Amino acid sequence: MSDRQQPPSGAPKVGGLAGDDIGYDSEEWAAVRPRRITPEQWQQFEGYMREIFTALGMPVGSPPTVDTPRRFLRALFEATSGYEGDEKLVTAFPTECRGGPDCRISQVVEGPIPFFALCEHHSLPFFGAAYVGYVAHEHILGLSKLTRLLRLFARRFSVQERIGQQLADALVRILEPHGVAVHLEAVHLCTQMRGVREIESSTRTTYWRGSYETEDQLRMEFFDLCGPRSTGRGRT
Ligand SMILES: Nc1nc2c(ncn2[C@@H]2O[C@H](COP(=O)(O)OP(=O)(O)OP(=O)(O)O)[C@@H](O)[C@H]2O)c(=O)[nH]1
Ligand SMILES: [Zn+2]
Repeated sequence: MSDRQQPPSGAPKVGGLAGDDIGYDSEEWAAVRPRRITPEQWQQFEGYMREIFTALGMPVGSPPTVDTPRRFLRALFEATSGYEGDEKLVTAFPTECRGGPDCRISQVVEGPIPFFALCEHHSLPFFGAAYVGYVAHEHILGLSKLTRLLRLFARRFSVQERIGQQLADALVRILEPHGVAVHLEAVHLCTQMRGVREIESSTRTTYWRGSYETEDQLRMEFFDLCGPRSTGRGRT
């Protein structure tokens, strides 16, 4: 990763992290959209975190906590590795479709695919599972790429709605399929461990593109195949 700035010793190795963590282990992937954080900034940020944790009551400096500011920043950096990488590196395979209405194959449904994200309002985790379906046209996707794409969008500061939308739209761009369906089920710590402290409910969001928007049968088949009837809890 020649052109990438490395954080100081305590921070994660940027070059390895982004690619490995999202699932693209090539340098090409990791170099696509590196975050520019200088060693001086990392030192500065650790100082800020030390101050904040101390003000909140943590006895920073005791043996177990002396490295907590650094650990916290590393964890945050790792959890937001989706800012690095690019959907353009996801390649599709051609099908044998020759075009026309008879080329349609049945839908592909993958899930539950676990994900973890940080809510952009509180920077607290929300997590659960995604179900992804598509009806291919001239291209299909390697199954693992659905997981990699989901992680690309989930490992950011986001909201559940945006992750589903980004995933659906990326699949439309990459595959130009007949249709795409994305269903996410997640629980949000910002509503569970603070605020309303609502621990029983989960949040479910669904996106339809193309033929799923118009064909009831396809939507029913999607839900039958993925069976997203419980919360994301216990699946991650
Ligand atoms: N739509 C949506 N809302 C979210 C998501 N994650 C968190 N939120 C909500 O974002 C809102 C932020 O509202 P604010 O009133 O600005 O923040 P707050 O004072 O901390 O709100 P409370 O959580 O109600 O205490 C809250 O209602 C959160 O529950 C998400 O993924 N999607
Ligand atoms: Zn929140």
